[in-house]
Amino acid sequence: MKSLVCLQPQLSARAEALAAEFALQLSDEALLQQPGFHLCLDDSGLSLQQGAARPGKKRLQVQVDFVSGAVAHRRKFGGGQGQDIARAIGISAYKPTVIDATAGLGRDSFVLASLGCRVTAFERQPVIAALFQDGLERGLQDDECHDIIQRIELHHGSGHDLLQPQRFTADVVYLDPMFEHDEKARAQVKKDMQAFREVVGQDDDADDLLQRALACARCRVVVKRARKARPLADQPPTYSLTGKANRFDIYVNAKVAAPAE
Ligand SMILES: C[S@@+](CC[C@H](N)C(=O)[O-])C[C@H]1O[C@@H](n2cnc3c(N)ncnc32)[C@H](O)[C@@H]1O
Repeated sequence: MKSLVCLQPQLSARAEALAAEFALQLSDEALLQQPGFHLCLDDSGLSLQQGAARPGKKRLQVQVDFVSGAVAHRRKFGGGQGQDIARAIGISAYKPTVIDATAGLGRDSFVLASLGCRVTAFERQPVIAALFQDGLERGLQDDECHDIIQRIELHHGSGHDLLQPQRFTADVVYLDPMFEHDEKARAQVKKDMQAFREVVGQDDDADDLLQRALACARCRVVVKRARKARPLADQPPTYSLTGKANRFDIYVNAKVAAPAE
């Protein structure tokens, strides 16, 4: 699924630019009669929409919204530096630089940037990267989000290629590959997550990221896992932080602190 439907003719130049940047194929509205999820552009931005929706039924839409979505709520009420992800990354008065090598729709990147970290984000799936990029561009127009979003730099590409110390290093490399999901778990996830899963599939090659991440991280690699999942690459972490839903496995290279002058 790499098609983009432009729903408003006045946005055709923007649609062409997105198609060129993320190697998407421009399609006409007839595509929306087909089942599955399709990328659509209208004046609210870019979204993933469910095709072949029943008449009178609202189409399911997935859009990146840093300004008023769930992630915006989390920015205001999410617990700041006390939340597990912040403790796992090692955020304190010193704000580590982070490579988010499996960025998805950028929720974790945004949380880390809102806590003061500079984030270099990699996303390889073109539809997901386009949604993230579009959310960043809309968020930049918002006064409250502007400075946070300026701390995020998105690269469309694979961590397997980009995680090379000659190209990118940071204090922390963060990995959050798709959890290995079974059919029972699939039935329990929210509809927007189902759409995301349908587009992304499983990240079966995630084990290969760990050594690459360790080579690019000055201080640590943090891996988000399902609570009871095996550690990535079956490599035991230095320690873990286990929360209600997830676990953060931390592989320590060095203490997180400002580099010596
Ligand atoms: C579980 S999601 C990440 C969710 C993300 N942490 C967030 O907060 O929105 C996993 C994402 O990692 C991406 N991914 C997996 N392996 C990757 C790789 N080697 N390079 C870049 N992206 C990758 C997938 O395409 C998917 O979008």
